Amino acid sequence: MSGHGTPVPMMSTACGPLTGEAHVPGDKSISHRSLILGALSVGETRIEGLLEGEDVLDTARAMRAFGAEVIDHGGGAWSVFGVGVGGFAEPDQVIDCGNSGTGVRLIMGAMATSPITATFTGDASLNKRPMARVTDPLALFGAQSVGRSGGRLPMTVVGAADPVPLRYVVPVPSAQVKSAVLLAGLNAPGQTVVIEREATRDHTERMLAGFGAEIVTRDTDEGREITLTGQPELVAQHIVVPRDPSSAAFPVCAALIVPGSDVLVPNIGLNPTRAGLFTTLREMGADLTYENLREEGGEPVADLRARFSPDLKGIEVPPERAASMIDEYPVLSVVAACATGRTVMRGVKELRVKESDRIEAMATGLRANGISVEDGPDWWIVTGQGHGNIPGGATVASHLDHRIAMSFLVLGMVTQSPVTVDDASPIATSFPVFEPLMQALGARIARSPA
Ligand SMILES: O=C(O)C1=C[C@@H](OP(=O)(O)O)[C@@H](O)[C@H](O)C1
Ligand SMILES: C=C(OP(=O)(O)O)C(=O)O
Repeated sequence: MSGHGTPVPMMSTACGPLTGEAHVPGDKSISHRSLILGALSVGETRIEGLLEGEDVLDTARAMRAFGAEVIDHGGGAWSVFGVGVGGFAEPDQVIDCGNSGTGVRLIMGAMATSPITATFTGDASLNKRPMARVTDPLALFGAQSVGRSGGRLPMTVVGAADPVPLRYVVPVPSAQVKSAVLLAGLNAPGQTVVIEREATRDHTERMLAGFGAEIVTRDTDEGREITLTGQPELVAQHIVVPRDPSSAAFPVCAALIVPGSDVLVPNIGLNPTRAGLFTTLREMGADLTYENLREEGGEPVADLRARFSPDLKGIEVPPERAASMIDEYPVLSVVAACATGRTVMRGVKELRVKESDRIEAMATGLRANGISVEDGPDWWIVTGQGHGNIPGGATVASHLDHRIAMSFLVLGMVTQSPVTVDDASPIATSFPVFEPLMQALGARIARSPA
């Protein structure tokens, strides 16, 4: 929901070895899509393992506002009784997507080709983020929108009464933009074609196929071309949400840098469009293994085992890998700080338009804790200090960004003096059990007086 309560300062103090199993919650991207596609299908979609973080709960509320029946059975089990493609009702209230870029952008796409009007808002972070990247292609379908200057929320979208399909080359590497166009294409007649120059997470495509849409992906000279045939009848599904690799990143990276650690993170989805961090860590010399590698629901899944890795080396992260690890750069920069040599991260301009400007937020906080960082518009370089050499001791700002908060709490596990995050409450958007889960492994994180 829009606006956060009282800030929750949190302190992380150097700890002994992290050990045990870390059962991280369900995948956030897949959780949003399960609710939205469930709402656009006919029949009862049963979802198990839904991430019950604030971002996803806001999407659940939004789907109710558009007319779907959404039932929480408890323990991550949910049902969605959908209204079918083109069946969204006009909400009689403002849709508050809280902190969630994925939520607002996908929902805008899903309603933009129906003859209804909806107004969207979010928290102070979301209301600063660019929406024109979504409303521009939605306008080509015939939808109109008016928001604050710079294409910011709050924003009203008037759906197209007579949508036309399109062929659209996504100008930025963004799964949210691609997904918004595909979801809008669902209620347009004929074929909607989306081309992405860089492959981004493909959960929307996989799930649309699973719900019975006709969708074909092929590689072309222009990039990945996705063709969706409009106005299908989507059929309700039973979805088991895999656990989130972006959340797994935190216990994995913590285990790699805290001496003596050995942590198992079971059942992590390793879809290649999401697993770039783990490849990068292994290239840096991380003792990170995939155990029990298997296929589940058409996706590779493994139990990740991460052990303390004393000889981490800085590397140049290939820019073409950026999309597959875009949310993991903040915590990678913490591992980079503990390595020897420089870790060079290029082609990451998108980091500047997330919940915060993540390059700026991390660079400022890392410098305050004694780590050297250089940065430019679409790159940054962290110079590793080696194990045990990071002073720490600073209080950093999380800027309403869950990944910034969690990354600095991981940093504090290895610094000479504790690291404090001014507000850890945003962690509840994606990883509500972060604090008890990390404490159970042995981390010393605690709410601290403001
Ligand atoms: O489609 C999705 O579920 C997401 C796409 C990415 O955003 P962009 O599409 O802005 O790159 C990612 O950063 C976000 O956490 C989730
Ligand atoms: C960028 C993120 O999410 P969103 O864009 O959905 O707010 C994230 O979870 O790191």
